[in-house]
Amino acid sequence: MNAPILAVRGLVKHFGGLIATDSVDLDVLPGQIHALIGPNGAGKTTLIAQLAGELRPNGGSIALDGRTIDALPAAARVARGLARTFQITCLLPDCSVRDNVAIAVQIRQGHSFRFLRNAHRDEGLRGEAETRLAAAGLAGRADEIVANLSHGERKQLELVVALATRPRILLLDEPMAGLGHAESQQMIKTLRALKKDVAMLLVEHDMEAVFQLADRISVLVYGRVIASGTADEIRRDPEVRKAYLGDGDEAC
Ligand SMILES: Nc1ncnc2c1ncn2[C@@H]1O[C@H](COP(=O)(O)OP(=O)(O)OP(=O)(O)O)[C@@H](O)[C@H]1O
Repeated sequence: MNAPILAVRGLVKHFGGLIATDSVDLDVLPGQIHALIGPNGAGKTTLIAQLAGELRPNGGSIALDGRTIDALPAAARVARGLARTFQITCLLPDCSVRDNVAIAVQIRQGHSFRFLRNAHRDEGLRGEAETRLAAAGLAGRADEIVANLSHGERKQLELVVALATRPRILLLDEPMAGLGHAESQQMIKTLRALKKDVAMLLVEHDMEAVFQLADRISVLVYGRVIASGTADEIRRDPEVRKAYLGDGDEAC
């Protein structure tokens, strides 16, 4: 078996008396999409925030490519190849689509914010930004201001921006949320094409998308992983059916 890109061991997070993350173990392997599912309030977003370095765990450890990242702040984790998408702060609404991507490329290259305003004048940055936008079907929107994009276009752009940091693993927090059927299918196609290069931890309520995409699924209930396995194993697991999927494989 390949060594995991991301290995989580015994992670614990308390909010006062509430255990939001209860001794979680999780491995994400190279070339795989690992879905994290569970009912509302199960602790999925809290777990992602700890992996990204935005929230400090009360215990346990997180390793990226075999090296612990527990002491690293969020920006240093990005530099090591861990990126997350679909954060509200992800995009600059008053900048063009192209500049949002060019700025992410500049950050990857280690530029400080002082120099970011020249992003739109740099040919190399523009070229990489345009190639990435074309791959996501957004070439025609490069000059548009982000505030004018549709919800689906923003979701696609957030993915392009995260990819511009050249991550080895992406943490995706509900990429299908608010997308129509055609947009969801486009997102599924995009994520499937990406996974050979970028492993993913996918938090998603859309079970159709999860079962189409995931190589492995872990089920979180009250902060605890109650099952982990392939889509078929998870579908058949009696504890999962009782706690989450119900009798008809439907999401809660
Ligand atoms: N900052 C916080 N302070 C106190 N409690 C919190 C905080 N953040 C989350 N919680 C609680 O921790 C638990 C897990 O919340 P979390 O948002 O991680 O769940 P989730 O699985 O992502 O839910 P959803 O699917 O609805 O997004 C919930 O009971 C929530 O109320």
